[in-house]
Amino acid sequence: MSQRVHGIKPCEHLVELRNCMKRLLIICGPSGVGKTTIQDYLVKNYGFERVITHTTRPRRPHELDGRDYYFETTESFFKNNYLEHVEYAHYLYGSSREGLQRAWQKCDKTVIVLDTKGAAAYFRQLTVELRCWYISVSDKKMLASRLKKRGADNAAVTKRLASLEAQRDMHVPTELRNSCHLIRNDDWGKTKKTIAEMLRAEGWDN
Ligand SMILES: Nc1nc2c(ncn2[C@@H]2O[C@H](COP(=O)(O)OP(=O)(O)O)[C@@H](O)[C@H]2O)c(=O)[nH]1
Ligand SMILES: Nc1ncnc2c1ncn2[C@@H]1O[C@H](COP(=O)(O)OP(=O)(O)O)[C@@H](O)[C@H]1O
Repeated sequence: MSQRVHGIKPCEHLVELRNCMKRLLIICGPSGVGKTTIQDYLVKNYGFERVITHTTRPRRPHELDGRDYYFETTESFFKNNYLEHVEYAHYLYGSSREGLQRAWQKCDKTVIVLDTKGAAAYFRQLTVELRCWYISVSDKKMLASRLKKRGADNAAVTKRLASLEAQRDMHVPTELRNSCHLIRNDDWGKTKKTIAEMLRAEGWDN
């Protein structure tokens, strides 16, 4: 039976974010490793709902406001109610409680892309069914070539991969070592098989 806390139904308040057994899969890893590609694949093929986060980073040509991110100004960014927010490569990123609720209202199986600092904050704060996948590639050179393929120029790629946060996220931080499953995304065909196996093992495949 669902419990009410001070007349608030579970799933309507922060209390809900701590207590109700909604499912959330966190995807993290370095820039260009394939986090967004995997997220999109889970949405299309496994019925996950994407949690849309907020950023002050400029929109890329293929991105849409409200689908890929909520694109914010520095002023509008701070009007949201964040579970956590970070600075990454000189821009702000944050996941709002409203964004999580919106996703959970549509589906109890959700997926979010975060940096490793944000992922660690989720493990400290949420007691929902939480899983984390850390995505890597066996050769770091693949990251630069994938970012170029995504449309960034050489200077932008070098700058992005040199940022403190990008360098930090090249490795799984100690805090997440026991909480994350590792997925190597060198070969998309193999990654799809690994995803299928991991979701089946968790009972998250339907
Ligand atoms: N902590 C946190 N990280 C986020 C959030 N939204 C996106 N990120 C992370 O911010 C980093 C930069 O994202 P983005 O600008 O889309 O660059 P990309 O990694 O090159 O695709 C990535 O590691 C994302 O996972 C958020 O709400 N909170
Ligand atoms: N296994 C893979 N093999 C080759 N290219 C890939 C693979 N996975 C993703 N990509 C490509 O790499 C680029 C970066 O992927 P993306 O999902 O945007 O990375 P991230 O969100 O981690 O920054 C995209 O052009 C994407 O199509």
